[in-house]
Amino acid sequence: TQSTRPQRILGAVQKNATRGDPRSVVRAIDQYCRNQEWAMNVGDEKGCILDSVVSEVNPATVLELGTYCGYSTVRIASLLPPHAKLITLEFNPEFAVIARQVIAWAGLEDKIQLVEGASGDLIPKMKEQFGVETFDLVFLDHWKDRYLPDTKLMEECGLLRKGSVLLADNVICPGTPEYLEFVRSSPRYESQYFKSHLEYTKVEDGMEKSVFLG
Ligand SMILES: O=C(NC/C=C/[C@H]1O[C@@H](n2ccc(=O)cc2)[C@H](O)[C@@H]1O)c1cc([N+](=O)[O-])cc(O)c1O
Ligand SMILES: [Mg+2]
Repeated sequence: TQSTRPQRILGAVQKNATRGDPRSVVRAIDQYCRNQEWAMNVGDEKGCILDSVVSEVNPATVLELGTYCGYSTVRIASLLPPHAKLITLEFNPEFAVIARQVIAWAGLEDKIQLVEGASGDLIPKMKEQFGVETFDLVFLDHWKDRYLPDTKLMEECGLLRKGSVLLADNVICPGTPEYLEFVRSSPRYESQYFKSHLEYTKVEDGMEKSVFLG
């Protein structure tokens, strides 16, 4: 039977990456998606922007919205300090099955908790079910029409504190116009645009970093 793209990405990791070496997992996925078949990972170019924001924030708690195959999950977790935790939300069970294996290959199971379900349902349960107070960093890379409602929901649920950083992928392509308008015009956020390109292409895209001012 025909394999799926996430299955082929996992195959590339198992074939080309070293177990327990997160950066080799990241490299293997980038090489596969650049040379064999495109996939919606944040990728190597925007990945460097992600790396610099993660390193600057040095977060103890991270929320990722949209795991997909676990590329950015592994990329972020590989930079976290020893006791830091990353919670990643994935809606599609088939993607979750692949992501868990990619995360395991990288040897990052202890830093990462992958939770299956819809962000709108899971965000209100973060405190009670996952023992989270607030998130130091949130990486938004799920359905683009969910960026704004989920940001408002995180505020309402008290999951953001003064200084929490939101980093959003794809604010140009595919685009998140309502989210961008909100964070750029709201007095409660200090926003900054990082111009880049859509993963593995020359198409313009960018990431928006927004600091919650409390
Ligand atoms: O559409 C894009 N991303 C949507 C991602 C969605 C992911 O988030 C999960 N989710 C998790 C929790 C939820 O509540 C909902 C979905 C979905 O199950 C999927 O794994 C996209 C598209 C392009 N593109 O060039 O077309 C480029 C990109 O970088 C992109 O990120
Ligand atoms: Mg994306």
